[in-house]
Amino acid sequence: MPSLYSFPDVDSLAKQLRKYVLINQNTALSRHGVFRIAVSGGSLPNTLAKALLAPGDGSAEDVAHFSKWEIFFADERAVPLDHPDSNYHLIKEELMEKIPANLGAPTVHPIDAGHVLDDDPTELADLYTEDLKRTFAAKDSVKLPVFDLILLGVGPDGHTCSLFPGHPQLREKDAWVVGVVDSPKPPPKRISLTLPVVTHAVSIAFVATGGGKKDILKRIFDTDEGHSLPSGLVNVHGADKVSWFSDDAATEGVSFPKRASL
Ligand SMILES: O=C1O[C@H](COP(=O)(O)O)[C@@H](O)[C@H](O)[C@H]1O
Repeated sequence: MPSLYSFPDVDSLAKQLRKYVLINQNTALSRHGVFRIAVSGGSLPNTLAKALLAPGDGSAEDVAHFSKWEIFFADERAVPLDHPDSNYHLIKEELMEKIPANLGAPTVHPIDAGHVLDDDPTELADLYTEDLKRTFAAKDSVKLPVFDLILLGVGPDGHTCSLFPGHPQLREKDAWVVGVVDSPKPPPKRISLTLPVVTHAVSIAFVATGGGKKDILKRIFDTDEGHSLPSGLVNVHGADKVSWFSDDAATEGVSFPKRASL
């Protein structure tokens, strides 16, 4: 069962999100010396920056070792990397450019800028798969990449990454990354990690804040129909590995049991 955390406001959420991300970082670094994370766009980069750019408590556990981070994108829009719609552009502006030099710089894996204007995003998706394979699949036998942490958002229709309700990409079983040509939310062309990749991660966290997320959270957590929405499917298949970081405005009226701290 996923954990649904609800905090009074975004500032208190950011403190707990920091703790959660750094616990995952520390576990990954002690296991394999690198922290491989996939991030989303939308409202997430702003909240993530609030969490990670805050001063630490001075303990050894509370330090972001950015030079050991490899940042990938859970989904990306097929636009130039300096376009305001680009998730890369967003995370660069919100977080990367503001990391103090003494914390080091992460290695970031953007999409291939040479293919963002292709009519068909399939090549863009395949090139991103190749990048993932270079990172994760030292052996051909590796069937799926194992991210240490995937950070997700949720749209008002229940989409997550660029996996939209009723779209065939949601049923993808083999590919790691898929192209999307008809996103109902602009821009229409995108790439996205697939559900098997997302739910194979060590830890998966959604960040959903504000009253605008209230109705979709109720659907996802309190209705059977919500389990078949993209974000509901992450809950079903990711189960205990999934945590939701929400504020009270987003969880108002949700009956599913809520937790107040990690
Ligand atoms: O289009 C997208 O939307 C989702 C949700 O965004 P939010 O602004 O409602 O948080 C986001 O997670 C995804 O990365 C993005 O491409």
